[in-house]
Amino acid sequence: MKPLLIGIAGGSASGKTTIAQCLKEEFEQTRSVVIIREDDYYKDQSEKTMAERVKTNYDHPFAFDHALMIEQIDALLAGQAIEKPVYDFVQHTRSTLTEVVEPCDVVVLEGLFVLEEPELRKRLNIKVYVDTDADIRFIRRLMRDVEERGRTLQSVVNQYTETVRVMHEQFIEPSKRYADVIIPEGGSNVVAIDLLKTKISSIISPNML
Ligand SMILES: Nc1ncnc2c1ncn2[C@@H]1O[C@H](COP(=O)(O)OP(=O)(O)O)[C@@H](O)[C@H]1O
Ligand SMILES: Nc1ccn([C@@H]2O[C@H](COP(=O)(O)O)[C@@H](O)[C@H]2O)c(=O)n1
Repeated sequence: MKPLLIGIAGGSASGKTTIAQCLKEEFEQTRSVVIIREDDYYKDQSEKTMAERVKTNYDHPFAFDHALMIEQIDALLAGQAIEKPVYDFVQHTRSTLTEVVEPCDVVVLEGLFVLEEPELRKRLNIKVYVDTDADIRFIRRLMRDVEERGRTLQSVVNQYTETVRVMHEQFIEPSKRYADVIIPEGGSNVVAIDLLKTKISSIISPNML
């Protein structure tokens, strides 16, 4: 049977990773769910200096290697393992590491453009948009980027006002219209996450429902 492909889009720090992780953990014992993060397909910038890397607009679709992402998703859908890139947010480029991902019953794609990019969208069986207010997203991003992504408070504020906010309005927010399911507030929406878990259960063990 072809794997079920679930796409989770939404603004930066809306809760996409948190929801995808919740789904994966629920089915950990059966290893039925694998997560593919669009962030891992940011273009390699190892040839650029750090000063040049910092200037990249990371919220524009051109920042991503969507061709490689689509090629690897098609491989997973065809039942083949992939060796995917791993992104290093501190260095603003691909890590030297890669990760082997085995095919699974359910593939969860999460990232800014998974509903906006037509070639990704048309492959999705279930399209989810995580709809979290901008002020909450900004606060979450500020805390996360300082703690985990090696950023300063001032750099997060500058990036948010110069690119993140405007690109969100241009590309991400309009992609909500493609969603089958809209989840307000992200990871704290237990009811919505339970509905997705039930759907996944019905796919991987249809006789148990
Ligand atoms: N419901 C929530 N309440 C509080 N913090 C949250 C919630 N959901 C996510 N976070 C935190 O916000 C940050 C961004 O969440 P994440 O799931 O990584 O968002 P995204 O993948 O959309 O960028 C993380 O540090 C995460 O722990
Ligand atoms: N070198 C980079 C690459 C990306 N970003 C930001 O990450 C955001 C996307 O990831 P989320 O987990 O927040 O969805 C995106 O908004 C980019 O601005 C970065 O800061 N540095």
